[in-house]
Amino acid sequence: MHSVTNAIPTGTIASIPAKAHAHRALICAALANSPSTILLSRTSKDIDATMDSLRGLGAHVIYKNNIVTVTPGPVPAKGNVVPHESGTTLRLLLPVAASICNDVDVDAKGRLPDRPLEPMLGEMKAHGVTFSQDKPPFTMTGRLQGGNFSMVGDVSSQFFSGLLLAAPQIGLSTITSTTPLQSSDYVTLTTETMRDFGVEVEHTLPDANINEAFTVPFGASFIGRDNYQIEGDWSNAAIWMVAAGMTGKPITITGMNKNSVQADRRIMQVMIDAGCDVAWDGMNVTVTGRASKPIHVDLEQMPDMLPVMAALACSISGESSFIKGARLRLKESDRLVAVANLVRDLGGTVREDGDDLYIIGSGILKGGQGDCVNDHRLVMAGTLMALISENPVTLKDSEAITKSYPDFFEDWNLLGGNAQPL
Ligand SMILES: O=C(O)C1=C[C@@H](OP(=O)(O)O)[C@@H](O)[C@H](O)C1
Ligand SMILES: C=C(OP(=O)(O)O)C(=O)O
Repeated sequence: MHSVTNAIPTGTIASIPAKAHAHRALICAALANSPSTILLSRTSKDIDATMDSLRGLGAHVIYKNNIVTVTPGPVPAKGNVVPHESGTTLRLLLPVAASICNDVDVDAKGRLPDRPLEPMLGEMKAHGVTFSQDKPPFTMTGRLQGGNFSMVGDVSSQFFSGLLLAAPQIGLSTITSTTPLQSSDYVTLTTETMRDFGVEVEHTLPDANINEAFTVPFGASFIGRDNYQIEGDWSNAAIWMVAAGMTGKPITITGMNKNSVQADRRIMQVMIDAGCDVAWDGMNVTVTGRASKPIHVDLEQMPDMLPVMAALACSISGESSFIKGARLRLKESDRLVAVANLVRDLGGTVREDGDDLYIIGSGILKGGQGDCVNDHRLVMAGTLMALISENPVTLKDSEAITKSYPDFFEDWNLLGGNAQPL
């Protein structure tokens, strides 16, 4: 539990490494033909889950002095995948593990066992793998076979990323999306990282007659990389950008890539649409000016941004809209319900309509107790909401922040904010 006051953070903060990019680079490195070193200035529970799981599949993974050394190792007779609460770790590593190991124990924690897996298990079963039951904990038996995979595009893009990362180990594989692919930037991040590690993926764009498809050619294999740099994390940079927009006090985030393919880089445009200024100086990005115009966002391609954008919307007078949020119900919490409850609990006004959310901002909240329902992105949102609250905000389950940003409250206080553990 934390208590957060409306003390305003401002100044310059270093970005943290992108969790999504780190997962992918670690996996490519563990599958490569030679050792890699990966530059990673900080870690988190989710990144640790991927490192632990790769160890469970035989790789030697040592994290020391901000460098991860990954030495591919012999695959054990019995593999062990331990994603904890990380959906990305689980969904990327299921097909990867089955592409190298015949017998794998898989566990999961928190809400993860109940997040959707069926489309992936169905395709894996059709390609040679059996499961002791349909949700973790389970044992996977049999080696994944290459060929043609079909996948729905509107449950999780992580199914595509996982099958793509498994493909080089199983021969020619084509993965076709049977419905329009949502969160597609995350698949692009996968193919870009695979390219960095020596595997080129062919991408067929959809048209009226053809579904979107990805093909990994026969004979492709990952090669190790030295001093591979993980990009700054846009999902977490968004917290600071929103804080600046809510208060009008500038914040600069260092070490960011303007041309990143990370889905949440889209927060830049949201801030501009809200009336803020977003300025670049090399790899540093600064947000200035107070957000003043309601925002209207389609959540299909940036699902993780709703919680922090909801805080921004509370600070802007008028109605902001967030539409097409169905898949937000499938995350660490039902994020549509959890965000609506948080806004209401802190004294804001929100309207739910199916999978759309409307926030009627007034620039001010009352504060009080908010429940983060063990969801790290709700912790970020609740902390931001404290900035416009008349009374301190008490955040239940604030420890959930360690999933992606363990030093978040230290960084918040470093910039002049005031968050104290209770
Ligand atoms: O592949 C990834 O790294 C992720 C993909 C997205 O999930 P979906 O594709 O399920 O939307 C995103 O919400 C998640 O936080 C991370
Ligand atoms: C949904 C998230 O992660 P994952 O799906 O990997 O659990 C997230 O980081 O917001």
